[in-house]
Amino acid sequence: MSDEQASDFKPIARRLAGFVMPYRMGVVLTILAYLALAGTEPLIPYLIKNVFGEGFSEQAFSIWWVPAVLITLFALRGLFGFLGQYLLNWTVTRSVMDFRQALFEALLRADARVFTSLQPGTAVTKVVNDPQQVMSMLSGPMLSILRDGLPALAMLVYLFFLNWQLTLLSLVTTPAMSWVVQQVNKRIRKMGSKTYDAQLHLVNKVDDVTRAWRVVRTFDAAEHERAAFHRRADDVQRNALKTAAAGALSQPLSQLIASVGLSLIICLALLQARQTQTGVGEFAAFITALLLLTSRLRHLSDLLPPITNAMVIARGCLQLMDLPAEPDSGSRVLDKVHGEVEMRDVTLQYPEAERPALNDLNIQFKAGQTTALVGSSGAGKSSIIHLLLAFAEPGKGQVLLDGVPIGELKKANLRQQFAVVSQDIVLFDASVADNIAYAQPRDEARLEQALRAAHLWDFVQELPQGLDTVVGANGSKLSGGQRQRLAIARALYRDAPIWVFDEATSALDTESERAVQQALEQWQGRKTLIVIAHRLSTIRAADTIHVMSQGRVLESGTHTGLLARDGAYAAMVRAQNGE
Ligand SMILES: Nc1ncnc2c1ncn2[C@@H]1O[C@H](COP(=O)(O)OP(=O)(O)OP(=O)(O)O)[C@@H](O)[C@H]1O
Repeated sequence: MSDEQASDFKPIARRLAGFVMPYRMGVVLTILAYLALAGTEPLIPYLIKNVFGEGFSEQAFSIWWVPAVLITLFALRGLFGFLGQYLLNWTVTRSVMDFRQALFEALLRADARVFTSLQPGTAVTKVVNDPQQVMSMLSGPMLSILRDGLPALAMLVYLFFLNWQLTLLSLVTTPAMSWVVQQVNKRIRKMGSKTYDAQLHLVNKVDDVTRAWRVVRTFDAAEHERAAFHRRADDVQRNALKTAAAGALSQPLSQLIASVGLSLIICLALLQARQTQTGVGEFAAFITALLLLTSRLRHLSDLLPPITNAMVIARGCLQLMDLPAEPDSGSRVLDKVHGEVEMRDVTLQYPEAERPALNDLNIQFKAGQTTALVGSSGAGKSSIIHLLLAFAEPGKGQVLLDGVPIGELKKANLRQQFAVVSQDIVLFDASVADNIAYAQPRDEARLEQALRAAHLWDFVQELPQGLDTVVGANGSKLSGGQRQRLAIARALYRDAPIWVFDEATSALDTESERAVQQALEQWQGRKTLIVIAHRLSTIRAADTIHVMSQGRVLESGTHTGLLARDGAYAAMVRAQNGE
């Protein structure tokens, strides 16, 4: 391996070894099982020698010994072979499980900005498929080493024993061989890397088409998608072929070099034999052993391509594992929160954005009151919620909860204080009950209460399995309004002091609107309610309405106060009323 490659792969190998270490006993036992298996190998010719040697003589052992010994021998070999395979797989499957767990952990910890660029397909591939592939690709060569490497080593020792000078000489081709292996490996690494990236591209295409199947059908885009898929699949195929070609070159090239070495050795051995009058027997033994060693080495020269490929794939996994984690430096924990929220001179600029989404913003959400945020699209309303939940850090200014800067709080403690219904509703492919009581203990009475308040109780009663009916991928078995109300029920179930409702731009159905109104009324005066409204009718009764524009508060007041002011809010109301 070249220095560059070695320095690149060493840390990867070290980290992979970290996943195998807890199960090293499995590796040790696997090696012992294969050693035992190898140990039984000479017993076969030994037995045959005895059968032929004594079996025909008159004082021969009882005939029954033959099946007894042979069957026992093969039963033992079977047992060792089975144990070897089983123990190796035990080690591999356990290491894969830990590897996957660590990758999933990284996803759970990843910073919010990671998810703006990470495709779900890529994440699935790296967490689910790749660890298995990496470990399998590494365990294959390990088996070969045990099966071919051990006998090869024995043969090398025997060669030294026969003629150490010649054996040493036979190693002259080693540098040439290792140069070839290096070149081939470099190529495999490059092409393997390209194949891997192309494969992720392909996975993401499937991911897109599965998620957007309605759009694809509506736009009659099957041909368009088919062509795109074909292009990506073709890319994978070409790169995979190039990787395989590089791998396939490794054996013939090393053999060619070996043949040069071999002919050299034969000539030298012949010369030596002629000069020193060494016997034909010794010469033949040496050449046979050398040929046997070469044939064993042939198997071993195929070891590197899968290892190189495994390293390429593992690197992708480790990159995911090393994604920046969400910082959580706060240590304070608030027990009882009133729900007073304030932002002071807050500026937020998303990475790569040209201008700030929030600009020196000062805003207050009073405890126990309903505060509404209105304003044109892109004004920064959702960004406020983003900051409140600490999915982003303000570039400047402070966000306070009950007077405490939220940076001082543990993130879990901060987020516990919020129940959020966001614009884009996310449901799990789980039962209605599991979606509502998500990650919380299931309480039938609370479930009923939340479902009734969200105007879903009657609907759920009619479902085939009631509360246990599975809602499909992202709630695909429900209507848009039902999905929205399920999200509301989830927020209601979570008894948090601050309730955030980010209204979807699309109009709610009447049923959902009633559900929202009821939830707002139920909690008005008892919880801090933050409502981002697109339809101004939703928030008429709010204690304070903030009108936002370009990351700032333009005007604030009650519905009547703002109408009387006849500013931006009044203009919005007039526009919505079609005046
Ligand atoms: N992850 C992001 N990366 C870069 N820019 C972003 C990101 N999220 C939002 N923005 C930008 O920040 C600005 C404010 O967006 P925000 O979602 O807060 O607006 P909004 O008032 O909630 O809009 P809407 O009413 O359409 O939901 C917009 O210009 C938007 O393009």
